[in-house]
Amino acid sequence: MDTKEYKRIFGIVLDSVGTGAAPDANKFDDVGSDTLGHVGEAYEGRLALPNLQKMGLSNLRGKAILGVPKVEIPIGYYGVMQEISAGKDSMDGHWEMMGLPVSKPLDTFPNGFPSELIKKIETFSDRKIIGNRPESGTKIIAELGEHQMETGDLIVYTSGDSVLQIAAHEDVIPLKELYKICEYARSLVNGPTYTIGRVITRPYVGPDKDHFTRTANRHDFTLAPIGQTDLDYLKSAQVHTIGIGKINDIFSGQGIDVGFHNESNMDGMDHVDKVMQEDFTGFCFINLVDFDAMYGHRRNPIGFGQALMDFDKRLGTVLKNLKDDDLLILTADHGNDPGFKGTDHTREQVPLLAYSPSMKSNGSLGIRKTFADFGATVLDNFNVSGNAVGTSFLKELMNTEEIK
Ligand SMILES: O=P(O)(O)O[C@H]1O[C@H](CO)[C@@H](O)[C@H]1O
Ligand SMILES: [Mn+2]
Ligand SMILES: [Mn+2]
Repeated sequence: MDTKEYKRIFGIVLDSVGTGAAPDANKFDDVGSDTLGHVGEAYEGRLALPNLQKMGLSNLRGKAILGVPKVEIPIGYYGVMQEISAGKDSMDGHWEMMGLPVSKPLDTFPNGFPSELIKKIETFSDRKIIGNRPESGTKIIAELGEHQMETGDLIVYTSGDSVLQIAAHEDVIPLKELYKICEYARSLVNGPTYTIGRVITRPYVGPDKDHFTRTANRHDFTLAPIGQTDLDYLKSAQVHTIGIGKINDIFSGQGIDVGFHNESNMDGMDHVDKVMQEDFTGFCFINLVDFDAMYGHRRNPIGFGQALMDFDKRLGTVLKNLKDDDLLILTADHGNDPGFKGTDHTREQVPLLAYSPSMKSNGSLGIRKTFADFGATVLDNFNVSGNAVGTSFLKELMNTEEIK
């Protein structure tokens, strides 16, 4: 393989860490959302993110995050990316990053799923379905979990996203059975009648409604990518591809040589540290989902900020361990503003931070018109051609003028 520039690229997606309403936020009723901004405000100046800060996390914004002033000389390149996909879910965001924007909106079910679909799942599983409406996952298990423990019924719910989620107590409906039911549900919603982005298993444990907690046995059964993604192109060109966290699920394993499941953000960063010790030429794509699942959807800005600070510490180690021919890219797949109404994702611009110890220059990458610029840069680096969506910013990163 002909390596053009960096030997290894690490791309970390901080799931749901948006940086202000996107220009089309009005179409999503998300005007005024700003995940990072509102987390900073909730901390009243006590949010400390020294590593993200020196990469330019506030420099990429108009108004700095409270507690995280802009720095005079960021260590690398910073900017924002805008989304062109029709939806604002993880699948839309990640597929677009990898050169496959989702232009046709996927089906959503603000009034619950049609009875025809529900009946099929009931027949297959031989269990009754309860819930069947958009709801927060923790709320619906608090409400219906005890009933489920008595009856063995299945809790089915959705959100503003194209998702069919099935929650079940691990002691009542064994995991193996739950995965089978979800796999079956997946087979019903691959189009053309219903096209749903993700069927998600939501297992939980606990003795009663005040003590239910969801487990890391969550599994996302995602629609298989409708076409080739940059990961497929890389893999076909023998560039090694590694997925950490939800990445494997989001791409249905397509284009990924090795996948690791994360128990948590910190477990994800353990995987990153390990992979960084390996010698390979390729792309490691990482998703850290706790920001989203534990704090964004729960509208908990304090928890969100703590998760950012915990990540920032681990980022310090990554920055130290990066080699001259490594490139690190940080971004997000959508917003999920914990200071905003509702419990859904928010249509936001996402941060774009790029750093390599070998960088000779620094500066702004501006406003990228699509998330696909990320994947286009990875392809450009490894001399691989793809769907020709997105514009590479590799040249900017390789600028040889000294840092001012
Ligand atoms: O409320 P919980 O169960 O966390 O569900 C959320 O998680 C889904 C996937 O991110 C979103 O669509 C939203 O429904
Ligand atoms: Mn996401
Ligand atoms: Mn989410």
